[in-house]
Amino acid sequence: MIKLTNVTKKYGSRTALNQVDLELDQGKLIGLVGENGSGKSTTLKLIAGLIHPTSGEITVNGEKVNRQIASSVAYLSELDEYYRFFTVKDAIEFHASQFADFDIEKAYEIMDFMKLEPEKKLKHLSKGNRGRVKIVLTLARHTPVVLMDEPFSGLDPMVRNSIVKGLISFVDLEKQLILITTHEIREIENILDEVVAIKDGHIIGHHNVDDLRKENQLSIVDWMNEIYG
Ligand SMILES: Nc1ncnc2c1ncn2[C@@H]1O[C@H](COP(=O)(O)OP(=O)(O)OP(=O)(O)O)[C@@H](O)[C@H]1O
Repeated sequence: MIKLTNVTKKYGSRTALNQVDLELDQGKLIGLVGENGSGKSTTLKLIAGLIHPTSGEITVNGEKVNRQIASSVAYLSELDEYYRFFTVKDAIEFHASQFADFDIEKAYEIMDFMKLEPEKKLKHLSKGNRGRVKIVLTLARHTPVVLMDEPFSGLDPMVRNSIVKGLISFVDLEKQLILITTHEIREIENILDEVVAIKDGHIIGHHNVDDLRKENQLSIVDWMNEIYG
């Protein structure tokens, strides 16, 4: 379980997150939505231990985020940060050498599903295909927490649907908590258990997606239209 207690994150004088309280349960697929600059990436980086809160506390499965906890979190960055001269295979092998929880067989399985060629250099891949490599490298890890920052950006709308379905088949929903930020909420609405909305560094809503549908007859998009106006 991920728990943020009264978390504030400032970058200089800019407050990116403001006194956020949030609890996310294991075994859930959760979407984090919000406008540009609302604090989504900051939230993921804090949970991943890449940046530290200005005040407040973040725990993963009851333990305060530190280097050891951070290593049990798989994080897909919104940036392209892999070594350009690596082939897809090199990137997989490099990750296998870095993370004890990396499942190399699963990585090749996801790579095939993503229709990636192992010998292609990353620098020769399109943005969408580099995005697929990031998904492979993230989902091949057996970690209790998986954080994905805009995993579908750059992906062709024609294949997005099948990749979203594939994502479900490659995560362990019994054990893993998956937190995804996305602007493509329509595409992932059907796979989400919960949705969290953030605005100007504040959490303005957190719902079970089935409850939204059953009790309020709202899709996530309808609900977002209501709360963001
Ligand atoms: N390293 C940084 N230094 C200074 N300000 C930052 C830094 N990173 C983020 N910010 C600011 O913090 C706020 C939240 O940014 P964040 O990247 O978390 O938003 P986001 O919701 O992920 O946005 P987007 O949808 O555009 O990716 C923004 O105002 C942003 O300009």
